[in-house]
Amino acid sequence: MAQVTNPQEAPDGGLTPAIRLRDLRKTYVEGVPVLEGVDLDVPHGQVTALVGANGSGKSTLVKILSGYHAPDRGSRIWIDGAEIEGQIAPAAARDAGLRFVHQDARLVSGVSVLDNMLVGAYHTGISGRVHWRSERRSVQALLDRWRIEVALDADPSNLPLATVSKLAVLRALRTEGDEKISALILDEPTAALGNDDSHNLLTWVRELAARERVGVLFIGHRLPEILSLADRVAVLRAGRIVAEEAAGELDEARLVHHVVGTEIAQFYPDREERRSVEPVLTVTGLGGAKVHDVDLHVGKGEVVGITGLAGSGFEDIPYLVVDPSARARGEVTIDGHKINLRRTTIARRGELGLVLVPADRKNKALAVDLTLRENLVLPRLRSFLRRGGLSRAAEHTDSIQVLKRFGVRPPDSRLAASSLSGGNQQKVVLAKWMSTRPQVLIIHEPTQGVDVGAKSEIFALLAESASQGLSTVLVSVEYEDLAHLCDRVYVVGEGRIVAELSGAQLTTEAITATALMGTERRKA
Ligand SMILES: Nc1ncnc2c1ncn2[C@@H]1O[C@H](COP(=O)(O)OP(=O)(O)OP(=O)(O)O)[C@@H](O)[C@H]1O
Repeated sequence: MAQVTNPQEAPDGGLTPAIRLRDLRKTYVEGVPVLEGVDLDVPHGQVTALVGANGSGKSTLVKILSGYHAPDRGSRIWIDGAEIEGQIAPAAARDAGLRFVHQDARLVSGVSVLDNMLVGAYHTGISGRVHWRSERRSVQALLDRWRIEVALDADPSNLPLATVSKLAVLRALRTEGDEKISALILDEPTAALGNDDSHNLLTWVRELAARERVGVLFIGHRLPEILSLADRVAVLRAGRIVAEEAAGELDEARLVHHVVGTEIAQFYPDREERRSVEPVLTVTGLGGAKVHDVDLHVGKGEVVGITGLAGSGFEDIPYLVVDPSARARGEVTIDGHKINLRRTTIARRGELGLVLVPADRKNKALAVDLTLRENLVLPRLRSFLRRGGLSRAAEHTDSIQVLKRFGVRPPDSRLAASSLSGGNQQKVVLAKWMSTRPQVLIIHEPTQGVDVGAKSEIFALLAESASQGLSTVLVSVEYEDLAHLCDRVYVVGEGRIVAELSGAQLTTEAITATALMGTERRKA
């Protein structure tokens, strides 16, 4: 078990970093090391971004720091100059001053912001009663200090995602008694945010790091944002740090090269001229809690985007169209077949050729306990029937082919889905649904948490499928991707379609401006 020893022994010869790693190693499966001797410093008062391809070991490194995994023998870790030996106990990580905010860190809905901020840390008097008035005052002072304008009694489910993320960071930074904070580790906190929100959060985190002298280790995949807002960037590849530079001295092309190990010849696929044809999917008067009177259509082989500011309601559209439990109003037809939005089952919609790949892959899209083969063949079981039984051999051959085609690493169909890194799980989900050969594929945030190399591969696959006639709906906050990949983009503001962009109008800037103005116009 870990203990803190020899605070003076850190070999830094001057400034003590918040976190220092030397020769950090981790092997889950013998012969397949994930971390092969990582050396990394996270200085106080700065944001150090850790980037790397899917499966390069970023989460493993974080989980070693949080005490979830033990590092291999010989690995050395110092927090604020004090060496921690062996596996870090979670309490020791906290005592040493480490704090974590994980990607899916959320506040509890239906419980006030105040309670969310205090949970587990109420101060009581001798009587054991909570001093509500002073608790309110102290939380309010904290929010004021960090310019978070939110009512303490608000329900977090109604707040912008960026505000929720900031509250999660402040909650992680709470201290008790004489506790100190050395470092804050943020594991992909911006994955679900739109560009503006994510920029806003990172600017705020950078100020927080500088003002509080906390060392921030920031894990993320959005390279432009990292280059403009981190102080330093460290790149993890093949189990080692292959580059560690001031962000200001790096450019995107060189960073991509460090991450992928080679050049990416062409990030976005060539645009094909697609003629407008008979619609395969039509949506008329679609409505839900946050969506009103949405009309849209998608032609055969068309790639159509749906976007808006995060929280504008556009994110609800795919679920209203595909999931009867969303209890949508309106009409949807697929290839001329009318769907009863409240009665037609998801399976029946699938038979008609309408398929959704949801954003929440862990809860909604992947059976993490099953193997990759089982996940991949599940929606196509009938095609593996041979003389009344399922052919394991056919399933095996097919799933290996699919894994290779979608660049899943490792392409081993016997692995449990839970053992893959987040980005590789996403590739499996896409592979699973794209290989059912649907007529209309709706994909919500297809590249969330996916590395830059795999992203480019996924875009090429989407373009190829579209050219073979697949109608695709991309529902995303990634405006630049939409501008490059789509034939048309619907922009939603306050739950209604405020613009339809195509041809020369379809640019990143136009999507951004329309998303912002659409909402403003409705407010005016
Ligand atoms: N508990 C585990 N058992 C076996 N292998 C594991 C386990 N956890 C992770 N791995 C493997 O370790 C490697 C690194 O995974 P990790 O989740 O650390 O990557 P990552 O860099 O965080 O990826 P991503 O960007 O996709 O989230 C992957 O090949 C993964 O399959």
